[in-house]
Amino acid sequence: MTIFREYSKAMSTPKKDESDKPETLVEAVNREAGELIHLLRCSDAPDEALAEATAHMQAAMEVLAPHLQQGEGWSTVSIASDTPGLGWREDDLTACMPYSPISGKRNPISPPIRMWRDGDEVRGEALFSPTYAGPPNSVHGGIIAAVFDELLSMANVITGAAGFTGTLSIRYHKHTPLDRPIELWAVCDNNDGRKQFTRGEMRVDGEVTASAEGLFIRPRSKSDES
Ligand SMILES: CC(C)(COP(=O)(O)OP(=O)(O)OC[C@H]1O[C@@H](n2cnc3c(N)ncnc32)[C@H](O)[C@@H]1OP(=O)(O)O)[C@@H](O)C(=O)NCCC(=O)NCCSC(=O)Cc1ccccc1
Repeated sequence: MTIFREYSKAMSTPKKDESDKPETLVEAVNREAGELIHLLRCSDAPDEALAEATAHMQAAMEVLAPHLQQGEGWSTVSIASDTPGLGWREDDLTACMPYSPISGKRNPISPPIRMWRDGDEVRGEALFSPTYAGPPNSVHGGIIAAVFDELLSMANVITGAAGFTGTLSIRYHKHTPLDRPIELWAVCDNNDGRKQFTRGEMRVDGEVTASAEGLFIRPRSKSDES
């Protein structure tokens, strides 16, 4: 049982894609790498253990290095540009951005996060290990902002109002705790031409710990010029 699987089990809502979509090998190895990050961050290993771990990591790097993709293409975007239909799943919105540093199952630095569509809203859940710590026992404020950027963007995507983040304002109401399921929620507010105003919340046991308001700008299209 891996730590990330334990984290997944600790989440309060059922994993939306567990029943019909088995984990792929690439997702599994990224989850294991996430666990490695957790072990490096939190274990007080002696030098002997660190040296042994370094040798194993170097061996893994040698295996992977010949397959490195660089430059433009799927390796430089977070969306599933290499997947038919862009991996779109309303019950698992993270599937369309598998390389995202925030929610991507093919990115070892992302924490376990789920997001799904609920009508015109996005709901989700996250669990942050001490890898993402800021103040004592709490999630780092920058990580919270990053998760909101992704969450609010998803609310835009499901309503067809995707755009670039223009401004993002976070209110930190209380410390957002580590190692506890964090409820995610986001919804689009008003739309003004190319400007989309969107907001969201993080809650723990129903209590808001952080909220966000964002202004997202849709790129100019031909119809905007006419
Ligand atoms: C595209 C734009 C945001 C706007 O440029 P243009 O198209 O040339 O805009 P234009 O000048 O024509 O103004 C139109 C109207 O909008 C207003 N307005 C404009 N800007 C701002 C502003 N900042 N703040 C407030 N308002 C602004 C402006 O006053 C005007 O208003 P008006 O009509 O007079 O009332 C450009 O500055 C840019 O690319 N910035 C970098 C964005 C970036 O890198 N973001 C982070 C990465 S994305 C991400 O992370 C999300 C994600 C997550 C997960 C997965 C995927 C995505």
